[in-house]
Amino acid sequence: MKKIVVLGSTGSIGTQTLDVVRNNSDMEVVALAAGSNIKLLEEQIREFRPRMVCVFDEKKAKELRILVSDCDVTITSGMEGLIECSVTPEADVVLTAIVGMIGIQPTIAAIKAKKDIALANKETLVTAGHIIMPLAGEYNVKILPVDSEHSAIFQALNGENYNRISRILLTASGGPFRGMTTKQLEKVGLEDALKHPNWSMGRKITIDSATMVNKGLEVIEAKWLFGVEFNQIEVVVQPKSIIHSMVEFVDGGVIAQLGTPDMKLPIQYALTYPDRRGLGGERLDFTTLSSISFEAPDLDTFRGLSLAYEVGKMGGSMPTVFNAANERAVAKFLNREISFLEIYEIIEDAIQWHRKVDNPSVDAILEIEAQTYERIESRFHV
Ligand SMILES: NC(=O)C1=CN([C@@H]2O[C@H](COP(=O)(O)OP(=O)(O)OC[C@H]3O[C@@H](n4cnc5c(N)ncnc54)[C@H](OP(=O)(O)O)[C@@H]3O)[C@@H](O)[C@H]2O)C=CC1
Ligand SMILES: CC(=O)[C@@H](O)[C@H](O)COP(=O)(O)O
Ligand SMILES: [Mn+2]
Repeated sequence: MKKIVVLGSTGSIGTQTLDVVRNNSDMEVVALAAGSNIKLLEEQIREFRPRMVCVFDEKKAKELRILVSDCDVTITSGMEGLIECSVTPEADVVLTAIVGMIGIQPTIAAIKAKKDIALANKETLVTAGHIIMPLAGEYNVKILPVDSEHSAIFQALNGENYNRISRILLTASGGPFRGMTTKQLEKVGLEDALKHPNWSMGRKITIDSATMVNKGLEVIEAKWLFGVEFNQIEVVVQPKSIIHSMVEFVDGGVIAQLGTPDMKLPIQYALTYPDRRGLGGERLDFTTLSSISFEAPDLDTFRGLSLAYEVGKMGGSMPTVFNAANERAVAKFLNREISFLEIYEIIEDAIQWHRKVDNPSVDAILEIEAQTYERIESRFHV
């Protein structure tokens, strides 16, 4: 029996993970965590019978305790609760599908408790990759990618020597605004940005795809997961999201992973690795697929990607500032407080303002996150 903790169980990746568990009788959920959606958590508790559940919001946790008082489950809250779920003694693997760098501390706790990590929460690796990757090596735990591109790269590298990678070709859809100019982007609204051409995902990552910050975060994520340099990671726009990414090896051979845009495959692969299992859903039909097209990303218009390369190469605390500024800016855009292009302005201002700290500790990362938020708020309260 594979015993699983799902952090972010009420979200897009979390609910699809529970679908995978439903279809695999040898998988069992031992703990769940979410932010505040206690209605869905109650349903999940009654169906999956976890022994521990964390609701980050303390008030909602109290309400949930009453709702499920007839169930044999402990309800925790806050960061302490998240960490308690992550180290559940019987768990084999923690699937991290929380959104944002709030996932850092539970992921570190899980690694120290010798749990494998099925990692969807890319913000954790972007901000703390220099801590997480060596720690995983020290505790001999696997970091199994769930992000579709990184799962594709991981699949392409199966059985290969990572030292023989020439380039990683990270594919991007280009988002809903592909082909637009900066002038045209002045007029786009929240509803436009939430229409991803291929994937149905949570709101934050959907906006990140539209700015191409998502691809920038993924470049940094790939650097940590596969131990390559930034000049070995090339982003290629492939608008239909059929090729999920490719690896070019030193001999010029290229291995790609293809499939319909469905996150259940990377989720299930991370949970069954190194095995593969049957999975329902649509299959690619190469007889009707007339073409797969490619283009270069527009780095001047979609500055989220160029800024990520910049902060990634600078290293230290710079990716933390980039990520924290983006998290706050996207929250403001989702709240209709700023325009689409202001997301880039906020990130650029934070990067210019920050003085880089080398090799930041977890405490330093969290402190820099808070300082970045203060800097952003100061722009709005003059
Ligand atoms: N969706 C996708 O297809 C993909 C997502 N990812 C990555 O996976 C992660 C999750 O994305 P996605 O599922 O789309 O996001 P969603 O917004 O759909 O879900 C986020 C989940 O995190 C929970 N959450 C938010 N804040 C907290 C908190 N403070 N404590 C505990 N739980 C919290 C939410 O709970 P609640 O519902 O109660 O607010 C929800 O369960 C992100 O890092 C994203 O970049 C990567 C590749 C693909
Ligand atoms: C499903 C997934 O992994 C997302 O990260 C998706 O790839 C977003 O697509 P783009 O950022 O390429 O638009
Ligand atoms: Mn992705």
